[in-house]
Amino acid sequence: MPPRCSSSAGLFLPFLYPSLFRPAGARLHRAAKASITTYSSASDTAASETTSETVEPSASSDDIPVSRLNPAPDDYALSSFADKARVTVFAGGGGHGCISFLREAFMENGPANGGDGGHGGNVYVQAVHSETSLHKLARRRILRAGRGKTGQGSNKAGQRGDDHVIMVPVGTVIREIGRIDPMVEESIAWRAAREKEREFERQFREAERNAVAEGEDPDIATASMEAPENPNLHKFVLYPGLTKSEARNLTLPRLPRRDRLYHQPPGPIHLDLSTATPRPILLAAGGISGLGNPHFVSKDRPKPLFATRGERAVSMQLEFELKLLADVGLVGLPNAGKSTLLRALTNSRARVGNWAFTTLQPNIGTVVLDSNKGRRLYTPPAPKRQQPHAVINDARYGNVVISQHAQLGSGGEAPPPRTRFTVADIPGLIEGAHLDRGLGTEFLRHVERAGVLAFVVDLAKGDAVEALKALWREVGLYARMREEERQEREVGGRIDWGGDAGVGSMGYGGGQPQTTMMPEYYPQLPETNEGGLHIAAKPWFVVATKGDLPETQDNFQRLKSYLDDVTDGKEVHPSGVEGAWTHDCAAIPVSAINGHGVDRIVHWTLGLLEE
Ligand SMILES: Nc1nc2c(ncn2[C@@H]2O[C@H](COP(=O)(O)OP(=O)(O)OP(=O)(O)O)[C@@H](O)[C@H]2O)c(=O)[nH]1
Ligand SMILES: [Mg+2]
Repeated sequence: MPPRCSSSAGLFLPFLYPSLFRPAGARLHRAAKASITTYSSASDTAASETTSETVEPSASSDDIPVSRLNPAPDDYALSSFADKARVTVFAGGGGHGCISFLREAFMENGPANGGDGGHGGNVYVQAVHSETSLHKLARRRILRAGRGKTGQGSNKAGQRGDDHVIMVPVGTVIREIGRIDPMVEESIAWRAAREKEREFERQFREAERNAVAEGEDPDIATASMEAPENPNLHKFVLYPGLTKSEARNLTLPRLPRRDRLYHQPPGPIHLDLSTATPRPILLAAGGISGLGNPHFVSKDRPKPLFATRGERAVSMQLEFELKLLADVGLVGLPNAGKSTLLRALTNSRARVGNWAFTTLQPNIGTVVLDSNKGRRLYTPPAPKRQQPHAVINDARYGNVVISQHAQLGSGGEAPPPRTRFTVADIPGLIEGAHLDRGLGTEFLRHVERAGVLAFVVDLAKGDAVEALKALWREVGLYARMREEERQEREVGGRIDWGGDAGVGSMGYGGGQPQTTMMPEYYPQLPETNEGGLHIAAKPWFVVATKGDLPETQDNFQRLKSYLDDVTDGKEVHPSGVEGAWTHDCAAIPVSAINGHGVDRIVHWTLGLLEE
């Protein structure tokens, strides 16, 4: 396999290197520049060596030898992708307790020695960077944790059920649709049985009183009255050798109070996993185990002929939605070179073809920063409020404000360095996409969910500025359409259909205040939707690709000066949305097919991601 960013290629574009980053001292610019100065990749070295060479640009991708970045039409791996999944999870039920007695030579009737059952397994969820799609989950539909095993004789406890950990990509939102909680069912049934019992006692006492008043024997008067069945009967396992009448006359004790190791999180569960979770989060707790018969030995009952059943466990229907698709979304017209760029940036084997709509669903690739490929780990600065500042006088830079903790060398407060980021190659966008043309709104939905937008424009195909404006126009129109939809939904939501909204809703926990299981370290994604700003406010930049093709330099220069004007406020934001992000609009020239200039995208993106 050829190197990803080949340094030996003789082909280089004279315009790839000058004035890539704006000279003005924007914060982002400094961050990106700092990371670039500390970095010398193979392609950068090649750049400095080859800028003076006169290089003939290639005419088309057909002239470039087949390689990983210019693959044969059938050299691709179809990635499975799903951004939604509806799954029913079952926690494991508890194993039953065992009824057993010691049998040994010379001890026919030994003491009770039935072991306890094993606890049922729990279902957890964990957000990890190694997952990029929910397709595995979407295929499963049902997930079960292991059931606890039944206890055995000789006081052998049953094995605990296996836990099930659901791995989801970072950026997944989990909503509970419904649950069946046997504990709730049981408490309802128990309350009804208790009510019956009280009623029976009341009637029994009344019958006794009446019999005494009429001079009859109260025992005869009440003999025909049948007490209601023990409501806890179904929680016991009875010795199989018992006859029906023995079973009926068995006096069962009260169930002992048990301490739970895992408490079922109250519903409805709503989790927004926007960062990787350090530990799995409990969704459904397994049932507790049944008790073996030795637990019920007493002076009056030396040989208990029963044990308890393991608890039935909770099951719930959950909806998973991948809200944050990737850190960077590649947005471009069909055939612009997005998939080739993804291949150049990551190890992806996305399909590449010289026709429109080669890509029909997102391909996600991961850029690993510390993989001995020259991409250094980027340590984001510690949050400002945690850093007491100090001013030092530097001979070269004058007065420099530095954080005291950095000065003292105590790095305890700084967040861990970023080790990777994800890039999504999104299907091509055409004019009218916001009206669902082409892959339409399905495509635009993905744009909405990327952290940073990288607009990929083909320098060899028409005016790059016009292409960028067309892309932003569609994105902006879609953003506004979504905003209008949101407002309409809000108005609909305000209508009080029944006059008693929020009271007596269906299902368990209905009518209770909604509890959100939201640990403090999972910040909610901001809902800044005003006027389409939820998309237009995202940081963005332009990747001007196919720079190896002839007569693309002027096109790039025009694009660059247009973007400089947007940054300086001389031109409006290409989407037309007011207040959109124009902090530092950059154009990065690349030749993805040769792997030239792509490392600059990595550095620029890192600056934007940490903004
Ligand atoms: N010369 C040259 N050709 C390129 C470059 N990047 C991509 N191509 C070619 O452009 C064509 C389209 O590339 P793709 O990566 O499939 O484009 P895409 O944007 O993913 O296309 P869709 O998935 O259809 O939207 C292919 O023939 C690539 O070989 C480049 O930097 N230089
Ligand atoms: Mg593609």
